[in-house]
Amino acid sequence: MTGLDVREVSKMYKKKTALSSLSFQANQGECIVLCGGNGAGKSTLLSILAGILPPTDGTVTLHGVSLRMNRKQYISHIGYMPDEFHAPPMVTVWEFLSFYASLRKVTREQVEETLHDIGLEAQKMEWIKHLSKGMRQRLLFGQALLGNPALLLLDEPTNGLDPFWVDRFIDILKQRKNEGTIIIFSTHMMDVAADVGDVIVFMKNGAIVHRIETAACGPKEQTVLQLLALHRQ
Ligand SMILES: Nc1ncnc2c1ncn2[C@@H]1O[C@H](COP(=O)(O)OP(=O)(O)OP(=O)(O)O)[C@@H](O)[C@H]1O
Repeated sequence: MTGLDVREVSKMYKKKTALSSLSFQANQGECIVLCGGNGAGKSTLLSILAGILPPTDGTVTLHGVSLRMNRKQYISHIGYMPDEFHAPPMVTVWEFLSFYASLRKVTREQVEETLHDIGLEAQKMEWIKHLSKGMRQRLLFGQALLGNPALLLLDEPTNGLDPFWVDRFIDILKQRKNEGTIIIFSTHMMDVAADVGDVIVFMKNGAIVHRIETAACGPKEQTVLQLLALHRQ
């Protein structure tokens, strides 16, 4: 059953076309990775799917719920990790997660579990401004995971993560896939894309120019080579 249905979505910023009539579907438990050079349209697409940016045209539905017709219900099923951190700095890790937990009716136990998953238990009472860049990324990731959303949208989630946390990130995404979560994330790390992605879409000038099914690619190294070749085109 198709969980996410994106149909002919376009986005214009004044006269500039950022996305042009983009369509794709994702099933439950499927991970789609967005690749492509700077300015290809990845963040724009993720912001639209998160319900933050209105599309100029097109429709998005998640498990039959329309983003346009029923935005509130639609976004209640979304976990979104933006590419920039906008949290006020004089807020602790615990306060930050608790705020999102209250919006999503997540229990204190689940917040504790998330803190464990992102390895920030020791920093629980730290101000966000005292965290390293990688720790702030992990906190943003944890915020998106809260409440087991049906659709996880992550904008360059591995930026600033050390190799240990890149591996942990991959493990957590694989676990969420097994639980049926639809995952869409952007990355410039081709090995991460090849490791977690079921489908890798390669974007250029706001359009999908290639679609790779990793299961049909053979070993992961082959997928990585294919993606690197696309970047050079
Ligand atoms: N607020 C905005 N106003 C005008 N143009 C914008 C705006 N945001 C993005 N754009 C343009 O839309 C296009 C797509 O940008 P987007 O940020 O979605 O690309 P991206 O693939 O995420 O890039 P990157 O890999 O650098 O993060 C670019 O040409 C960009 O200049």
